[in-house]
Amino acid sequence: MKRVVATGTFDILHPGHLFYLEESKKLGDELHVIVARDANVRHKPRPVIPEEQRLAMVAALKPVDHARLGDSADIFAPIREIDPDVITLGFNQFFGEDDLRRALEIRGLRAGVVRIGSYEGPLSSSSRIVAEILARRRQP
Ligand SMILES: Cc1cc2nc3c(=O)[nH]c(=O)nc-3n(C[C@H](O)[C@H](O)[C@H](O)COP(=O)(O)O)c2cc1C
Ligand SMILES: Nc1ncnc2c1ncn2[C@@H]1O[C@H](COP(=O)(O)OP(=O)(O)OP(=O)(O)O)[C@@H](O)[C@H]1O
Repeated sequence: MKRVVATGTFDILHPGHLFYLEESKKLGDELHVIVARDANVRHKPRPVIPEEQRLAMVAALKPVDHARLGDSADIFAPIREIDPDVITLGFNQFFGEDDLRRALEIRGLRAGVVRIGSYEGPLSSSSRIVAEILARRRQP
C-alpha cells in the first residue's frame, strides 16, 4: 500500500486544488492530506475559512482518503505518524524540493518528494477568487 501525502491551506476550493489532489493520488494507493492550521498560515493573509471547515471540505473530495489538520508546532509530526512513501508539493508551495528532502533525511524519514504542476484555469487561486469578489462587490 503506497501512501501519498499532500499539503496546503485550501482556503476557498477551486479546480487547481482538485488537480493537485488528483495528480497526487495517481502517485500511490492512499492519499492523506494535511490541512494547514490557521495559526501557521503566516506567509499570506490569514485564511477566510476556519481550519475545521477547510478540513471538512477537503475530506469530502473524491481523491482524498484521509484528511487531518496539521500539527501546530511541528510539521514533521504528522509525517512521522503517516509514514508516507511520497510527499507532493504544489507548484507554488514555498518549500524547495531539495530543502524538504534534506529535512526528511535528517529526521530519518524515508518519503520521496514530487512537485506537481499547475492547472491553468481562470479562477484557480484562492487569493484571486477573494480579489474578484472584492472587485465585484465594491460599491460604485
Ligand atoms: C511536508 C509538509 C508537512 C506539513 N505539515 C504541516 C502541519 O503539520 N501543520 C501545518 O499547519 N502546516 C503544515 N504544512 C504546511 C501547510 O500545509 C502548507 O503547505 C503551507 O501552509 C503552505 O501553504 P500554501 O498551500 O498556502 O502554499 C506542511 C507542509 C509540508 C510541505
Ligand atoms: N492552480 C493550481 N494548480 C495546481 N495546484 C494548485 C493550484 N492552486 C493551488 N494549488 C495547490 O494546492 C495546494 C493548496 O493550495 P493553497 O491553499 O495555497 O491555494 P492557492 O489557491 O494557491 O492559494 P493562494 O491563491 O492564496 O496562494 C498547494 O499545494 C498548491 O500548490
